[in-house]
Amino acid sequence: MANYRNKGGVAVIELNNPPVNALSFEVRSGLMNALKRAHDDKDVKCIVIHGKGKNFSAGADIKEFGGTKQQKPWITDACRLADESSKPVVAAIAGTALGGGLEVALFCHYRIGTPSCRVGFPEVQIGVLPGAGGTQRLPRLIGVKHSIDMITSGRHVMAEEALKLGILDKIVTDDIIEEGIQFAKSVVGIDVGGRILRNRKVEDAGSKVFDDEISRVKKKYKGYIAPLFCLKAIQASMQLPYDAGMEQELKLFQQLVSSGQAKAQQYTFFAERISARWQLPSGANSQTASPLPVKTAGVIGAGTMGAGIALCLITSGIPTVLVEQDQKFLEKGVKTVEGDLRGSVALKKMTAEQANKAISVLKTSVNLEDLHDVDLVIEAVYENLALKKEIFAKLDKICKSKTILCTNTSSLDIDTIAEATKRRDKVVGTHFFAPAYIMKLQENVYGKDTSAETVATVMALGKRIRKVPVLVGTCDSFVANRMLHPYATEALFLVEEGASPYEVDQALEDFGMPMGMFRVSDLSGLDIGYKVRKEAAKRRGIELTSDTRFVNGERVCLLANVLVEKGRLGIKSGKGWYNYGSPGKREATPDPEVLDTIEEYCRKYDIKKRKISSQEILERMQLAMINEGFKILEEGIVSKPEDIDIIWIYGFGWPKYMGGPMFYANEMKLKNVYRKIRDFHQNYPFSIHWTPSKLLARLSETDLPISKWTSLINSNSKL
Ligand SMILES: CCCCCCC/C=C/C(=O)SCCNC(=O)CCNC(=O)[C@H](O)C(C)(C)COP(=O)(O)OP(=O)(O)OC[C@H]1O[C@@H](n2cnc3c(N)ncnc32)[C@H](O)[C@@H]1OP(=O)(O)O
Repeated sequence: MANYRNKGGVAVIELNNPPVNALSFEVRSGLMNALKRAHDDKDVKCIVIHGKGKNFSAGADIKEFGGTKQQKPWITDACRLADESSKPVVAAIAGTALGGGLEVALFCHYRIGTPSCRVGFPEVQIGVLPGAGGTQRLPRLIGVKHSIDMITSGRHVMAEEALKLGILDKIVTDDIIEEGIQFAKSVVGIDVGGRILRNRKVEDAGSKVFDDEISRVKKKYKGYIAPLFCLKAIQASMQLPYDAGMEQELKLFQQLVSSGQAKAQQYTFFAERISARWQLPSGANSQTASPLPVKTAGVIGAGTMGAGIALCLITSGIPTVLVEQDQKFLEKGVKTVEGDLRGSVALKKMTAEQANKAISVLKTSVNLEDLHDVDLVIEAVYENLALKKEIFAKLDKICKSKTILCTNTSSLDIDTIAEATKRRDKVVGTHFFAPAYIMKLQENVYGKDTSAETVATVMALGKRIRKVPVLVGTCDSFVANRMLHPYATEALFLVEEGASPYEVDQALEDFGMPMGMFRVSDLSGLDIGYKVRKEAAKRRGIELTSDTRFVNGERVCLLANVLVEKGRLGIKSGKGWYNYGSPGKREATPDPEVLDTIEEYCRKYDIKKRKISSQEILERMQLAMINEGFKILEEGIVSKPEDIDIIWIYGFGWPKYMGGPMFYANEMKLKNVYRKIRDFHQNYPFSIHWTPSKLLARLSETDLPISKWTSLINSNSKL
């Protein structure tokens, strides 16, 4: 709703829908009534609109987009009276004025803001466009070029920049409502005509600007349709009179809002927030547990992962000690950190001053004893259980009793590592993804004794270092890599059966994955997978050779081992599944030698090849991984499907416009997913990953949407 009061001739209208004053039906109706009242009240000389609490408004209520039609009054109906008012209307902005919130402000004649306020049009990130005049009014205020930047990126613009652009008229430092009232009084009597945006003309930026922008946007936001629709709407502001432009904007908005992409992107917005609310089997949760302060940290291992993690910590202002056993490796790690900082400065992602500040809080050491006083340590050494246990036993003796000990293991058992210490409650997994400085996911893994306080601390740390932390339970390879396993295995089987690695990658990239499976393997290094496979087999008492095709009755494909044995280690050696010309180069070209190797392999084992469609490639890789996702849910390794989707979006770049694999399964309808998995199970009986999940079987009998799966899991533990 919206509150109204008359303060000495100033109508003060408060948007009231905490915590972010989303413009729900009640708020829009309240705002419209309040503006009418202010218009009719002869005592009122000017009007101030502000938000209750910390924010002006986060825009339209996204939950209302799920329905068929947005109920009237729309934002434009509510605000028309502000536009047409002869009494000056001032938007007094604190916190955020985003989307529809900024559109309300653009209907006002003046905008003032606090120094920390932010404005923006983030609609594009939830698959729509500013549909309440934003694409028509912003170009009339700040011009076409800046409007394209703001609307197609969705970025938040801070107060200082908003002032420079002309979105804000003034930055004020005292109480925002009082300042709003004073500002409004000061402009009473000044004709508002020149302030009404609908009356202004948009400068003709020419059509070439839009042609160039279409190419840029297609490249930068590959696969997303909303940025292209934003461009069309902005172009309409230039080509059409105001009212016709508004009609065009609404038409484009309505096409987008009913698209599958908008549905998926809005699901992702809420999934991220649902996933942040964690719960342990004990019942302790994000509401009840408090994090310990992390004032200083340590990282053990200055290899690619360790250096990347240290970089995340220092760029977030956390003084960090980076420890390596060998001075030479340590120096190499520091060079990596410095190089990445220089790269960020060159790309204008940070200033040279920020980079210097980050490096000034990095200390280095070759002595574990130097971690005696830090609040949290992240171990990032080679994936070897014995080595990790040895390090944790030492840390337990060296570090303060309150220090939290984290391991960056991607697969090893947290409980076994914790057993090496006398503080099992303070041992936890913090699994980062390569490159650690870039990839947003932080897969936090609790063991059976990990305390809620420890979990709260690593979840809070994740947010602080600008990651997306997701909590999962311990199991072999956790969630991300456990699901990746059947996905990657199917890719290899598809290659054995006749698809080329390049066809597999093309199908995945056309779907929207940033990179195909084989390009990712080359980037990570084929030798890494080789060693991990050998280690894992050794732990199970199995000897793997490149001739191994079945292990304990289960089909395996070790084609990648054949490539490693030929010296093809991936990008680092200049060739892997692809040819890169020389070591370290990124441009991947299909390599006939790889195709010959596959031919030879298939001849050796008498494997008949056939033509495989891109649809089959996608179905087999994705459904194998989705089936594993249901097993993970069934075992309680994660408590909700949203966790899995966020892991795939931020860990592996699953496109947000497809909403994550579990959402994708939901959209396919579970009965279809289950039927296909059962068919694959029949056709490929030697792959355990095709054994259908019991949870999936049960859910497929219901017609429950993804938002209701968790309630079924919780209400029915006997699956
Ligand atoms: C045919 C009719 C035409 C209609 C045209 C309409 C045109 C306008 C379109 C829009 O305005 S679309 C919305 C654009 N705005 C956004 O995308 C902003 C989304 N929100 C955020 O980015 C952040 O929430 C924030 C505002 C920066 C605040 O971040 P903070 O970290 O402080 O809090 P959160 O945990 O994110 O949010 C708190 C709480 O509020 C819920 N929420 C936030 N924004 C909205 C929203 N716009 N609609 C509905 N709900 C919203 C969020 O989910 C959290 O809820 P809980 O998780 O606590 O339940």
